[in-house]
Amino acid sequence: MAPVSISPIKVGHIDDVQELRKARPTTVPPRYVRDISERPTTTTTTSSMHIPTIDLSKFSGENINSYQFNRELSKLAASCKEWGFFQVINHGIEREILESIEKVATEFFMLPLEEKQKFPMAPGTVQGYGHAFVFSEDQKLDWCNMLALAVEPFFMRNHKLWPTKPTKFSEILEIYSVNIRRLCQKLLRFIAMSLGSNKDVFNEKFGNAVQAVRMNYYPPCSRPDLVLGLSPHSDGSGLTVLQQAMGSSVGLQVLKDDKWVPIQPNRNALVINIGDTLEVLTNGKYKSVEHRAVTHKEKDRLSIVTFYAPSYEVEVGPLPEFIGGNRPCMYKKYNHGDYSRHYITNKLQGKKTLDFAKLSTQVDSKCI
Ligand SMILES: O=C(O)CCC(=O)C(=O)O
Ligand SMILES: [Fe+2]
Repeated sequence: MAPVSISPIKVGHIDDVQELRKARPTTVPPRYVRDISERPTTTTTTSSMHIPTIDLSKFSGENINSYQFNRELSKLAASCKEWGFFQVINHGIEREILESIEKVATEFFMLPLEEKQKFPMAPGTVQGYGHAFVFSEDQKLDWCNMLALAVEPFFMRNHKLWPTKPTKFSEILEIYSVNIRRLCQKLLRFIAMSLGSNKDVFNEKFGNAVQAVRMNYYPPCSRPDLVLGLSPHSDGSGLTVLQQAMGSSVGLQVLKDDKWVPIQPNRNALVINIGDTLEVLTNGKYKSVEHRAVTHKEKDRLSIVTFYAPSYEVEVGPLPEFIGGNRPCMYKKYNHGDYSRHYITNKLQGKKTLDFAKLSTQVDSKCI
């Protein structure tokens, strides 16, 4: 068979956003200036709504099946249906762990460029330091530098891209990821229960789950009205856990009823969102919702984002218990590894990532 040739992606020279900001603090190069319809100021933002807060202490063993327990479970169900986003408090991860990951991430981004470029993200890939999801020379760029790493399962790690400075980076990321994995497993149990399902249904489906972390650093921008920190997108994960570093500007916004709702950083909370995979598994009962990040004139911002997803061998499709009654099967079945590759190429082309799996007519035979 003839070898498949993949044409190299031509993205031109991409400036490092921190360096741009240092060299020309009052200008925004045209490649970052959004078309009018995409600008933060021409899209409607509202501060009168807030994502729901779920208190995980209400789910502790001694509360099981209590009034408090069931009330929090209903709140969780409503958050996943109506927002696709919520924040959790009393999540069980020690503050010291959250602070140490913020510290090493900040120290990494503050290193000289040559140091960070020792771990480069190649065009068309999503591991290492650089600009993810750049596919052409005329695409608008996000006002953001990223460090992205696959963390679990162990064989997916590309050790060459793990920073060696600060020296504790890998050790701290390791501890952080173990804690985030436990949190995701716990959340998937409560999410299953909130749907009236067996509590282990999602954890069993995910198998040896994939965990990838992305650290997003947004320098201040002299024209936050013209640029985006991160373009609107939904996540390809099952669940995403997002930590907004303390002292950061408000940047994350979630689309709700066609309005962008900002999410204030909260010292005691982690932001959780439903990814494309959980939308498919629940046959659309729970939603993977679009979100974006905006920038600030004077303040910088750091977010640490973990994507928790099924093992690449897993066949993903609506689970039979969510099909039927007045809910026909809404998505086709596919392999999660294929989907992850599809996600990257579709995001590279600026497309909605989940569209390929949506069935336009009811074809139950493709589901079961
Ligand atoms: O920085 C943020 O708050 C948004 C990050 C995000 O959505 C992502 O990395 O997928
Ligand atoms: Fe995201």
